Amino acid sequence: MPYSLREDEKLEEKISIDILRRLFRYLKPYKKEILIVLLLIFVVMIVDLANPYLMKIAIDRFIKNKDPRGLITVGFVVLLLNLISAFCAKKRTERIAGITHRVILNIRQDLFNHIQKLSFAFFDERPVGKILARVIGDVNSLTNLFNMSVTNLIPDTFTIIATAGIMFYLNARLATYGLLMFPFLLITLFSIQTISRKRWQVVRKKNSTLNAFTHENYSGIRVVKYFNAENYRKNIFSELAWDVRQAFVRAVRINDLFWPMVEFSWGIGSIITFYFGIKMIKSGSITVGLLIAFSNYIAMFWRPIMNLSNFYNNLVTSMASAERIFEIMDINPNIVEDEDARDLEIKGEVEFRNVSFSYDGKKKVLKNVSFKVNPGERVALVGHTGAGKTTIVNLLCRFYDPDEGEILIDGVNIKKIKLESLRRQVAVMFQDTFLFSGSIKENIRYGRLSASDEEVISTAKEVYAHDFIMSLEKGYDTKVQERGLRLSTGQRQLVSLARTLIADPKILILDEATASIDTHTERLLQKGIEKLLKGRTSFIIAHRLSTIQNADRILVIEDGRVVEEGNHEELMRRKGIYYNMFMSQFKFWEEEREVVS
Ligand SMILES: Nc1ncnc2c1ncn2[C@@H]1O[C@H](COP(=O)(O)OP(=O)(O)OP(=O)(O)O)[C@@H](O)[C@H]1O
Repeated sequence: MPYSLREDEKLEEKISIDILRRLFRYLKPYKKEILIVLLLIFVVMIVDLANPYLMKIAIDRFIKNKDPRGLITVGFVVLLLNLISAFCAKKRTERIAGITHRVILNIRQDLFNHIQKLSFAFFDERPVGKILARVIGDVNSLTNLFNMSVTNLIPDTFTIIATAGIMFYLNARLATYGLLMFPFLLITLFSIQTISRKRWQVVRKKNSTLNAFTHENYSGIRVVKYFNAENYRKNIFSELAWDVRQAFVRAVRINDLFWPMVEFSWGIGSIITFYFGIKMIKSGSITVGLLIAFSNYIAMFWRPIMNLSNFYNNLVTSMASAERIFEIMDINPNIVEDEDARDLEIKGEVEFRNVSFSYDGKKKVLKNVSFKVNPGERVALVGHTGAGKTTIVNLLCRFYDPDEGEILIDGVNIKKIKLESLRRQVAVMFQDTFLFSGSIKENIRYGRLSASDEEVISTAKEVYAHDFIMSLEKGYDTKVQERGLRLSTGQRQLVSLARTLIADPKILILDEATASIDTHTERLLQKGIEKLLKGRTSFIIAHRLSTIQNADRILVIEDGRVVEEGNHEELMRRKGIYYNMFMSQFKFWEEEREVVS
């Protein structure tokens, strides 16, 4: 299938204690709460353990001796104990749910925060859907693990040990018969889990691929529809969904062996116990009450084993998720501040000194680029597509670090400037204006979160966005959807201009829009951009050479190198690459004009 998302990540080999330890570290802050839960669990367990023993006393002592008063007393004690136990069980469940959800919240928050800190290189390698699958799906699947580990793991392990202890205390021979199948079960469960774990990992990965595809499909739904690709996409979706189904069925099939194995061992164990138990009653070595109590204890021994195997099952599936979560948490951001990084009040001088860079470590995209820009200077970057213009500004914003050379702002290497300080003072206005779902006011405020409503409005007025915003139904409170889809391209750019201006950056990078917008909005935008550029060092990635003739300097980029440098007149006189680019665009405009007239 020609679908690259299908290339899954690699499978891990075995359950790692380290991952378990990291997971359970999240429980640490809730030690006190867990202690209370354990106490509640302990009460429930003690009552459970006492029930068969009280039954044995009732049968062997009071029923056998026809003592109704004794029987009523035992009945009353059983009732009271079980009422207390029911109350504790209810409180236990409520508290466990509380702890689990707080732990899950913490993991999700940590993962989200960590991913936000990661460099662009991380996002270059992964489709958004796959990231989404980890933050939502994988974290969700840990809920059961935490729930069950407190509800099952600790009390069940204790119950098994305590029940076995009581059985051996009551009658060691009968206890041995009852637990004869236990080693068999352990071996079987271990073999099943080894296969099961691998199968669940596959399910998670297939799911994540399906998520990624679905996310991508709806993000690009316009392209899908424009190109009539619905059927093609539908078929890919079916195949991916089928993959998930297949993987799930394979995993469940092996999982379903867990319970029958436990039931089988339990059943055989019970038959053996009753067979020898009845013989022992006949020979007078045990009482009827003891055998009945024993059959209860055997049930009490195997039931938690069923729970534990279920827990183990869950652990196996959750481990696949936990691995995927920690795998991301272990990725360090490539872009980190130097220890001695400082805040810098930027004036606006920018220098690239022999900068070389490659995205993939193989193909050099920038080759020994050097230039110096004075504060307040307006620089246009021009060049053919793929020449490296965007890469230059990516490096200036420190979205990536150069492989060789250095980038200086006001004479300071940008690695020595705090990232927060750098990003606050260097703003980028992208061609593809991304607006978040929320009101227009909120979107403008992303430029500076502390801005007041008045500042938002006055900034919008400055960049000529106010009038169109006021013409909307709810003015500044009008909600836009993700990417700002309810607004036109030009309107989105006006909002984006206001957002950038309110940030008051010292260095501005403008990826000039290529999309055609109506002349009225275009004129507003041009005026707005002029306002924005005033007094700031600016880099304009220019696509239409007509718009950059008034740049102070033009850098012509060709195949990752600065090949020409000067203002428009100088470069035209030189009759080099810029001249040719300009003339070919000019010729194109002339032809267009002729066609129109
Ligand atoms: N994230 C990335 N990972 C790998 N290669 C990349 C990445 N981004 C860009 N490139 C490659 O780097 C080269 C320069 O790209 P860049 O975006 O800087 O060009 P550009 O001059 O801005 O082009 P355009 O005018 O089309 O926007 C291209 O060959 C491109 O394929």
